[in-house]
Amino acid sequence: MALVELHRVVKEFPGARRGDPVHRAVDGVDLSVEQGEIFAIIGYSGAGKSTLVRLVNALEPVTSGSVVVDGVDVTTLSERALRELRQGIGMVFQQFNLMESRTVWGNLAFPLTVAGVAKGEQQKRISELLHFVGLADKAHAHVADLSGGQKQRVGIARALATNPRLLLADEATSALDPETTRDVLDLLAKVNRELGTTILLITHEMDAVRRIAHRVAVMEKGRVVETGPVLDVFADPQHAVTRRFVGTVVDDLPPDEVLAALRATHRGRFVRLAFRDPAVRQSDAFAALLRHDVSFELVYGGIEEIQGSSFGNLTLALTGDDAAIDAALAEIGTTVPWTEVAR
Ligand SMILES: Nc1ncnc2c1ncn2[C@@H]1O[C@H](COP(=O)(O)OP(=O)(O)OP(=O)(O)O)[C@@H](O)[C@H]1O
Repeated sequence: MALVELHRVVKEFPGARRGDPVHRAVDGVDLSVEQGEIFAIIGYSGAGKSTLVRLVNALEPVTSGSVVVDGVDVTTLSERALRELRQGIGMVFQQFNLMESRTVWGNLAFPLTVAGVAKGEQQKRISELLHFVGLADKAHAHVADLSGGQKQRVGIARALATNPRLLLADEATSALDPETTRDVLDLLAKVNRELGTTILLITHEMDAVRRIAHRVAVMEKGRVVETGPVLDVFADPQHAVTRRFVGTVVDDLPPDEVLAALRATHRGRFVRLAFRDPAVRQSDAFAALLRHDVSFELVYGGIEEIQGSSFGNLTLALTGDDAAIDAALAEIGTTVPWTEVAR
């Protein structure tokens, strides 16, 4: 069942000066986030990701279209109903947005007090939360004395304080170093796995997507240009922007100029084999080439493991009798998709 459903959502902002044209930050987005999944939205700066998040928790009104969260169209709610809705949505921010001069405890007590949770109950909840995020020994530390990673753990604990069904993580790891980023992503995956919280992960880092997301939508200029299960998008990105993002993580496709340079130094027909099915072995493809007396050289490629499945592209230079190459490729093609990139 969908927890968040966006239908033809448009958000326009007025131009900076009077007479300037309106700016369409979100341009007709359809999106559906299923209960229990980690859904990533990736895009470059200015693509409209943060605006989209602000529409989901109704911090901004839509220009047109509908935003349905947990069965309720948020575009029609009163201020009071909106406050209730937001209690069911946790937010995690890039810059943590914590009260720096207060203790960790104080930061976690705040949303509980706002939600009307009694003092005794607060104690129990805060202690649970701190254990969950691995900061049980930091309850009385001042936030200002914590590292970035620890601050983000507090941010996540605070977002979880009132047991939200939906967590919006807007560039939650963008201010962190790579190692801390991995720890925080692991924590978000644990939140999803152990608490069943649905997570909408906004990011410009494809590595974050590949590590924890189940599905991904790629945004460019206010539009969703591609969406699908993470493995499918990595294995076969359709849109140029998606290919650029995938290329930041998986370097298995030679850019055109590299391909041209390889062409100049290698003989033969260039064929790219796409390994997408973990059950298919590379050695079977190589054995087929050898059986047909086709020589091959690996000129570019890489096999990556993503969420337990291996995939990647290998570009080979094949030399030998043309008919033999065709016969070998016909055999290989029954299990491994291939394309001839140059001959
Ligand atoms: N309140 C606003 N008034 C006018 N324009 C805005 C406003 N908020 C966002 N925009 C514009 O909308 C576009 C999308 O911005 P948004 O912040 O949603 O992008 P983003 O993908 O989240 O990028 P970033 O990661 O840089 O925040 C940008 O061109 C931005 O300048």
